[in-house]
Amino acid sequence: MEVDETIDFQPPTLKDAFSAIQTIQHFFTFNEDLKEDKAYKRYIWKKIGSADTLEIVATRSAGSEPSTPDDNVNVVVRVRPLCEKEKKGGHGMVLQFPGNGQIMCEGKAMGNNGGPNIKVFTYNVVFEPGATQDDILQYSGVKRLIEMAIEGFSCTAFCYGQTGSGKTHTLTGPPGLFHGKPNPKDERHGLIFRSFVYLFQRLQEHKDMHFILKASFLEIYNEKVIDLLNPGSARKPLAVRWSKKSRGFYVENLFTVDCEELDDLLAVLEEGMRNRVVGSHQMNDHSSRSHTMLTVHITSEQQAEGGVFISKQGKIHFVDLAGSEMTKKTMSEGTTLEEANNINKSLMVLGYCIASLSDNKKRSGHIPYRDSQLTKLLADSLAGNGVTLMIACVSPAYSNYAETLNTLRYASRAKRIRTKPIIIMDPREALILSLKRDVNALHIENEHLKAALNLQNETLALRALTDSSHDRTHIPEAPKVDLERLAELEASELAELVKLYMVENKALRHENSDLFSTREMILHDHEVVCRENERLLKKLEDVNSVCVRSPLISSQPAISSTPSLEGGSEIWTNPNQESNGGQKPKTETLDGRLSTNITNIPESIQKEMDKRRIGENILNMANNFHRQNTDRSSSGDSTKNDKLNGRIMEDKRATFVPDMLT
Ligand SMILES: Nc1ncnc2c1ncn2[C@@H]1O[C@H](COP(=O)(O)OP(=O)(O)OP(=O)(O)O)[C@@H](O)[C@H]1O
Repeated sequence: MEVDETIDFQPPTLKDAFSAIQTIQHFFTFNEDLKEDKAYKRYIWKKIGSADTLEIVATRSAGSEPSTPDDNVNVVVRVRPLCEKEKKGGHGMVLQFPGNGQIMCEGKAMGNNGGPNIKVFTYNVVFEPGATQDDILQYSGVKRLIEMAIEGFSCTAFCYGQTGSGKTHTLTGPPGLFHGKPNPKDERHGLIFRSFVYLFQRLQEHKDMHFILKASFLEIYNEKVIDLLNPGSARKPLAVRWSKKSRGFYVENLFTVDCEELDDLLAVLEEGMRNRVVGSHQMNDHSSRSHTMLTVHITSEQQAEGGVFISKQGKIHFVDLAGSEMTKKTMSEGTTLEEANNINKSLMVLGYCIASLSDNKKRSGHIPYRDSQLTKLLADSLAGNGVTLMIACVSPAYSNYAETLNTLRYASRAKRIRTKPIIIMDPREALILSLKRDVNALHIENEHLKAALNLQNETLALRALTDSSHDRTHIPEAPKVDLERLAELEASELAELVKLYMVENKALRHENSDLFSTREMILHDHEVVCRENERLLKKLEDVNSVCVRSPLISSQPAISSTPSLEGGSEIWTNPNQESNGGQKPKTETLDGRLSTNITNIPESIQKEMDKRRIGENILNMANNFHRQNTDRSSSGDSTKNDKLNGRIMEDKRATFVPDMLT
């Protein structure tokens, strides 16, 4: 473990030991990634017990709140070591590290209650002064951010803090690293360099995917956006515009460079670092006078379900903010003062945005993104669909107490911000995929309905309908797409393809709804026929029972099976006749009744004929009865009761006969 010379090295105390043990426990209890990091475990266990170990171990303390899927803005704090100037000036440490991601900030002045003025803050991770550049890559969460960018998310890692607190050191390394050809093996390389190496390692693991990388690098200097890859001699500023399509701000005409290899990305970093504005003041000899934003756009293409190629557009921004300055302390004047004012102004707007976004009540209100170029470009990272890592850089010196406290407060606020990360996909391809899924589902549903209709219906009408539904010539089929070619298709061809899928989709939906209504209609008809059958059977039974009981029915049953037809059953008989006469009743067939099946008269017509015949018989019976009654009354044999009977019979006839004929 490399210990920087500037570290204010203290002999380990009991508190340090306790803190270290807590830290180790915490690592192994909460952080699954670290739990699996065998090399780190080995390192800790190898080191533990030695005199200098506890200090070193305590340089990394994982937060007491392990990050959850809701933590879209992860906040870590990096405390730089006291610099030579501060050590010479006898500046003491204002910060202490109790472990568990906590930082204690103790002011010189007494607190309100007269006791020591101690403030305690908790973050996801606190990097203490001995943390190395590699520690930041391993434990800040930036690796996860890179993986998410590969998956298609929009990610941001930004450094925030006062001037001279170590932001540029954390992101790109110490000054001068990019003068001349940088050595890739240099331990001092910052997070961006290390992230690029890690990014390429991960890309090589995704053998089934194809990636296209592009990079851009800009700076915001005095509220002007300058392209660091193509600044031009005049350093002409670029416009920041609002895109209705992506619902976000973008820089118009920003130069993007295709990066096929790691070296291409590193070249972008070097070029930008050489072109950015650096100045000097009392607190930093190499002070960044602008905010910089290096963006790597990662387009991935992968074969998805249904054979379609899906591309996702992830990106990762590395943002190095210029540090806030107390101009009295930095003794800035002239251009440096103007720069400081612009830096402070934009950081103040960023502060407002962070404060509003972290406040539940203000979050849904107006957020002043438009008040500075910086907040316009960070809007998506802070409140949109991105995942963000904030590295708050602080100085441990007493002389910077106020600024350090301020940064820690900002960092705590930022931790409360919630974003809604989404994967960014090409909308046309997403549409094609969803339409393909729809068409497949509709095809299946369609086949299912057709099968159901075929099973249920044997009538001619249904058969005709089913046959017509088999005729798919009226459904326009979208052409089979050569999947290999999909990525190469022109926008217009893709649009045409989408249109064809939509037409097929619509036709299938239409056919489906036709099939549904046909099925409904058939079910309804079936129900009506069943009900009619039941009604007729009931009527038949009524008639049967009336005929059986009636003394007026002539000797012969109206309907019986003919001896010639085997299996024919008697529909009714007249038991009275049988018992009275003792003779076997003469059987008679109803004309056409039993021959129906022989001559193939349609069943419905046969039924109608039967009904009428039965009705006629009953009408005859009723007329006979009426005649007999009239004869009896005309022969003076009638009584009151007979009259009444007659009336009843008349009534019965009046109601009974027409009903039978319906
Ligand atoms: N963790 C660290 N270890 C060793 N040296 C550091 C560390 N952090 C910062 N420094 C040194 O402190 C000095 C100031 O750091 P740096 O320039 O990164 O600050 P800054 O926050 O980017 O400042 P500004 O906002 O003015 O650009 C540099 O010389 C840098 O090398």
